[in-house]
Amino acid sequence: MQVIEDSESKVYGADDIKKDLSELINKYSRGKVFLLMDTGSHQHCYPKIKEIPEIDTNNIMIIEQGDHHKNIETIAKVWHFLSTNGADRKSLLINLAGGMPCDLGGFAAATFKRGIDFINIPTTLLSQVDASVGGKTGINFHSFKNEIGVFKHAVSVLVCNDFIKTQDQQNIFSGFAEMIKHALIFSEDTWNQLKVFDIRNTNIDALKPLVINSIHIKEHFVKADPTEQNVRKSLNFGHTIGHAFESFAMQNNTPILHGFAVAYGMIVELYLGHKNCGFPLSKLQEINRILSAIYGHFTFSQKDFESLFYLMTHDKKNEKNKINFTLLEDIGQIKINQTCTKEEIFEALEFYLNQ
Ligand SMILES: NC(=O)c1ccc[n+]([C@@H]2O[C@H](COP(=O)([O-])OP(=O)(O)OC[C@H]3O[C@@H](n4cnc5c(N)ncnc54)[C@H](O)[C@@H]3O)[C@@H](O)[C@H]2O)c1
Ligand SMILES: O=C(O)C(=O)C[C@@H](O)[C@H](O)[C@H](O)COP(=O)(O)O
Ligand SMILES: [Zn+2]
Repeated sequence: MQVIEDSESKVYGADDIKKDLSELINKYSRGKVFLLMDTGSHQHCYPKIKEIPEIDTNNIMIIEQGDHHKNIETIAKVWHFLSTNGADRKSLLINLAGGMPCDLGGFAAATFKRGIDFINIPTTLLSQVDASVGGKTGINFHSFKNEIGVFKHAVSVLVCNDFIKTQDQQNIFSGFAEMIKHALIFSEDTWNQLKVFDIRNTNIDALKPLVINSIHIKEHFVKADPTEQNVRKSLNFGHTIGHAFESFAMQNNTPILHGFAVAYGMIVELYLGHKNCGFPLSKLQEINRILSAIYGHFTFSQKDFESLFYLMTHDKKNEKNKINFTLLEDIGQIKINQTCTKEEIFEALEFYLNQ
């Protein structure tokens, strides 16, 4: 395996997933080893690491798939499983899954007996480029996204390109949205590379260098500001509106994938960037066209503006009752801590509706 990043978590690219995982377990385990998956990663990914001698099959836990299971009931089951299966402070939890179980499993590990080590093996594009690295762990609460959680880094992250070959197209698109976010906050060059990538006929092998570059961009911001006091807020571009859309859709029993919500959110926030920071209109139009072609259009109406605004009041960047945005004045030119009035937010939602 090769080192991709050597930061709070050591991030490796796998050559031989079974052998590399054995090596990592031997390196990091100081006691019992537990494995957490959801039903999807169990079906598609577990066969690739099955019968690894370091993992006792009695210590394997499988949770239901889907973001509506990223909640207090599921994490209570994980704590219970660890507790009744003799986990102690030296135990190691391995999350073999996408972002949902990595967030939830990371939070379970961070809180069980005040903290045990965990390794993330991200099996979705989204979790490889974003959720498995950076130390944000948590669960949703009362439909607010990641309302409860802590910063706690995985001791290690093992990225294996092969896993994402079994993902459906929608989930590939979802992960690609976070890659687009990384490109837009980082540089014109990265965006120019991504915007011509044919994500509809995905060649997973061709995607690999872009995935690695995306991890580097994420880590660039995490290293500079691990607990999101300042510049890490860049990684939250698109999320003030995006999380409101995601929660709104969940409340209405019409859930959307996280990356889709972020894609819609980025369009609205680019408009706010255009109005408040001078983000060029031509670039807004181009990005809007590209994103809308991949992600379609989020359905809501004017009568939902108040509900969406209320959801935004729970954004974690907010201070002093003001909704806090990360906006762009150009591609790669970030402006953090941009507060917008309710009227400005409603105007941006109106802009989106009129597309
Ligand atoms: N902590 C962070 O920094 C961070 C960053 C971005 C997103 N997130 C969170 O991550 C979550 C979204 O992550 P996600 O998109 O990976 O969703 P996910 O974990 O729900 O996975 C999506 C679907 O893919 C299935 N799956 C997993 N691996 C598979 C594979 N190899 N082949 C086929 N199917 C597979 C899962 O069972 C699930 O049904 C959200 O909860 C979001 O809030 C966290
Ligand atoms: O790593 C970060 O920082 C991010 O904001 C990455 C986001 O893509 C991710 O969705 C994160 O979970 C959002 O965090 P939140 O603090 O807005 O819940
Ligand atoms: Zn995100």
